[in-house]
Amino acid sequence: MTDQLRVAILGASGYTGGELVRLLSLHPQVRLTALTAERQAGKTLAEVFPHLGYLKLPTLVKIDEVDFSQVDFVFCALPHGTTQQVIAALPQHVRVVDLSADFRLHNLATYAEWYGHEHLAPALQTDAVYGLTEFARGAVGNARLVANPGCYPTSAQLALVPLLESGAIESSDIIIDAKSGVSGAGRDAKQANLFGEVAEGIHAYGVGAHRHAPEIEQGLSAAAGAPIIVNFTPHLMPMSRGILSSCYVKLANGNKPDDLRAVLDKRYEDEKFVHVAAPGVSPATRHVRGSNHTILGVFPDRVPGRAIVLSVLDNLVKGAAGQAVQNMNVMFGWNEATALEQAPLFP
Ligand SMILES: NC(=O)C1=CN([C@@H]2O[C@H](COP(=O)(O)OP(=O)(O)OC[C@H]3O[C@@H](n4cnc5c(N)ncnc54)[C@H](OP(=O)(O)O)[C@@H]3O)[C@@H](O)[C@H]2O)C=CC1
Ligand SMILES: CC(=O)N[C@@H](CCC(=O)OP(=O)(O)O)C(=O)O
Repeated sequence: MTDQLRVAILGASGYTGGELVRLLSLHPQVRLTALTAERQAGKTLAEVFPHLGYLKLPTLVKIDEVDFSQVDFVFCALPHGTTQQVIAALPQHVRVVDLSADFRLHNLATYAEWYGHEHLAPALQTDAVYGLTEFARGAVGNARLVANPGCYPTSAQLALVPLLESGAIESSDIIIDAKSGVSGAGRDAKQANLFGEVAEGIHAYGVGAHRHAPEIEQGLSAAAGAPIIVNFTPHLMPMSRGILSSCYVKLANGNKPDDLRAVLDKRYEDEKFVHVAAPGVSPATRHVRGSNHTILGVFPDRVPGRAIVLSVLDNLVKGAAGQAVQNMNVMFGWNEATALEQAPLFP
């Protein structure tokens, strides 16, 4: 079909790239015309992802082998830090969703502080739209470059942004205790991700100093209308997929935990991918596995005046590739759920 969008995935041999291929294989308006890799360039998709080997798709090539004059749209799923110059070199007609952290932080000084170098494409950064889809549809629809949010920031912001916008919680007292599966660290071989280092245990990392803290604070500060600093601690779990964020909050203005539930229920009542669990039901990562859904839960804390808001998503889907496809659908005015209708895989 000639009216399909010609789409390239940069970094198609990685976890989020593979997940993009899986989702987009069911997208009627998309034709995957280029897939790139670095070390694995020259291999077929069947060699790098046997579960996708039944798809008849192009062999993986290096980025400089792609003819971008024949490409309409790019998903960029490269490691953060490698992306800015690649996107800056793309022809203007190509629209982009970038899954890395390279264009997420609006403040260039904050970017340099957390990522250890000056931004390499500051003009593009100014134009990039932060694509937390449920809160940015208008801007995403008009964007040339969408910065897809990080997995932890998506989870935390979907839980907390409506509560801050409505003034239901105090902005000065937010603790986000988050757990992730190991696919969040990518497919690259690293000692920290070996079975022997991850199985049968759990550990915190980036304690008090994780680069997703400023990204979360950027979104929450905008929601509150004032600067916010959060206590954010990520943990690595012995599972392949999923994020659970347990958010400890202080109620404001005499609100009760049920009032928080009412705010979230109202905010997400028309949303296809964000849901509030029934009272007393604790959302689990296995309730969203393989799907683009996020489930929130609200519980009273035993400490008076406080509540616990839980948020689960699949880091590779709503936390990365799924939200990226959702953003592409918004950019082209298509049904936002196209190629994202899969129900969660349970158990
Ligand atoms: N994993 C997750 O849950 C999430 C990831 N992200 C972000 O998405 C991006 C991709 O993540 P993920 O898929 O996990 O990463 P992976 O490490 O699994 O994959 C990285 C991909 O980039 C390619 N690549 C690596 N270095 C270069 C380079 N110098 N030039 C060109 N291509 C290169 C790799 O090719 P090859 O294998 O051939 O070397 C591979 O295809 C990252 O920025 C990540 O932070 C965002 C949200 C969640
Ligand atoms: C488990 C794990 O390692 N998770 C990654 C975050 C996921 C991710 O890739 O986020 P970015 O897109 O911002 O890079 C981490 O903590 O760095």
